[in-house]
Amino acid sequence: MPDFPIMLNLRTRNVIIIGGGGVALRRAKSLLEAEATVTVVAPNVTPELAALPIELHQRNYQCSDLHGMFLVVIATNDPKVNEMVHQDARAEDILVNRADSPEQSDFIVPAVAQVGPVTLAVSTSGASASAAAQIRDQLETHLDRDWSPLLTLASKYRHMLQSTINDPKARIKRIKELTNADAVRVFKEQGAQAYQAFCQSLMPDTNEDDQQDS
Ligand SMILES: C[C@@]1(CC(=O)O)c2cc3[nH]c(cc4nc(cc5[nH]c(cc(n2)[C@H]1CCC(=O)O)[C@@](C)(CC(=O)O)[C@@H]5CCC(=O)O)C(CC(=O)O)=C4CCC(=O)O)c(CCC(=O)O)c3CC(=O)O
Ligand SMILES: NC(=O)C1=CN([C@@H]2O[C@H](COP(=O)(O)OP(=O)(O)OC[C@H]3O[C@@H](n4cnc5c(N)ncnc54)[C@H](O)[C@@H]3O)[C@@H](O)[C@H]2O)C=CC1
Repeated sequence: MPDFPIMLNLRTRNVIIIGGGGVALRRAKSLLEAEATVTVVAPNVTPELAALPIELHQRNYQCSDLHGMFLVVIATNDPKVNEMVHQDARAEDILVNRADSPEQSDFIVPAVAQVGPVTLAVSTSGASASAAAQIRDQLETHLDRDWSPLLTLASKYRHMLQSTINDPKARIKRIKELTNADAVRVFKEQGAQAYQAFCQSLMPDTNEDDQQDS
């Protein structure tokens, strides 16, 4: 059965990482990028991790560490500790990511590439982490670089259409035109300015048909 892929908004959420090695460092960096409030608990912590803007408890895990947490990353090198933290987290209904066990995790951390507003995320369902990274690299290499600047512009016009065309059918038809094959062709062949003019021509006030649309 496949997992359910989601993009989690962790801004202002409390998350805790149990463990302070290489895996914990990777998780801390990406959690901080997502603007989560990050606590780390581990007796030994890499200097690079200790230097990050985290709340650090340099000691062994204790059950009370989980109070008030939305999510826990379990990344110690001791399977027994990992299991204990997991049981505690279950009892408190906290979302769990276990670095040593994709089968038991509530969610898997995929291999990620961020290209402007586009996120590529690849999971092999735990079959091979290094293969996930390879597939991510392949996809990133083939991603059309025009999407990033095009989407940054399109998003603005999409919001304008959302606030000006009331009829859902007409609105969605027009929104799709912002990023369809013709729109992409304008961006590619004539550049960002021509694309903006194209988007502008889809706005209700510059298009007479929209009297019926809205
Ligand atoms: C379940 C998961 C963890 C989770 O969900 O938290 C998991 C689990 C495990 N990884 C292991 C090993 C390695 N992991 C990496 C690297 C990465 N691992 C990542 C994700 C995930 N790894 C999740 C599944 C993703 C999926 O579904 O495909 C990446 C993509 C993202 C990230 O971690 O940041 C990141 C690439 C970063 C990048 O390049 O961007 C390397 C390569 C390296 O280190 O160079 C190796 C060694 C080579 C190999 O084994 O492939 C082991 C065995 C440990 C052992 O044998 O001792 C386990 C445990 C197990 O599989 O049982
Ligand atoms: N998801 C992934 O990409 C990978 C996952 N793994 C798995 O993740 C585990 C962690 O990997 P690394 O970060 O490389 O390990 P590491 O050996 O660098 O770090 C282990 C950390 O666990 C801490 N720790 C040990 N006992 C603890 C306790 N009672 N309470 C709190 N912290 C404790 C140690 O102080 C240390 O900071 C590995 O054992 C392996 O099972 C390993 C490689 C890649």
